[in-house]
Amino acid sequence: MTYSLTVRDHMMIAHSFTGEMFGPAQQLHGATYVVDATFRAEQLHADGVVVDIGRASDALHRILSRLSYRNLDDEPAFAGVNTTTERLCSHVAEQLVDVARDGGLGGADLTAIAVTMRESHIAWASYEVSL
Ligand SMILES: Nc1nc2c(c(=O)[nH]1)N=C([C@H](O)[C@H](O)COP(=O)(O)OP(=O)(O)OP(=O)(O)O)CN2
Repeated sequence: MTYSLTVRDHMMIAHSFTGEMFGPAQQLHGATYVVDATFRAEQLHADGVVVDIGRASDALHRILSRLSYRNLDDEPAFAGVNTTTERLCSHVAEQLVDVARDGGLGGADLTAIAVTMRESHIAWASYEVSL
């Protein structure tokens, strides 16, 4: 049995992709992602939660605010790689894992953190880290 708690935020970025598999996205373009962060636990914390929604929301917002309104082509963290939806998911998920391991989320013993990003109403990607 696994509980999960999901919080949602969004971010706006600019980027371009390298590679012949991409079409117009090889040009600089903007994207607005709807971002879901899901926290999983097998047992609830004594207070009855997986994580506090406020803490989870704040952590996700802080991470996204470091990317939002940026041209990701200029960000050293992504030098030489395409900032695909999949890669952005792993980037955000790994930072949430760091927050969780530093005790910044409180709550129950988490078993996993997953991040899903919707780049449009027809396409999304996810990345999940087991803890
Ligand atoms: N696996 C992924 N594939 C693609 C991603 C992604 O993040 N992960 N992103 C894009 C683009 O950002 C956008 O969605 C579409 O760009 P486009 O240039 O149209 O890319 P296509 O591959 O669809 O190329 P077409 O020539 O337009 O068919 C694309 N893929």
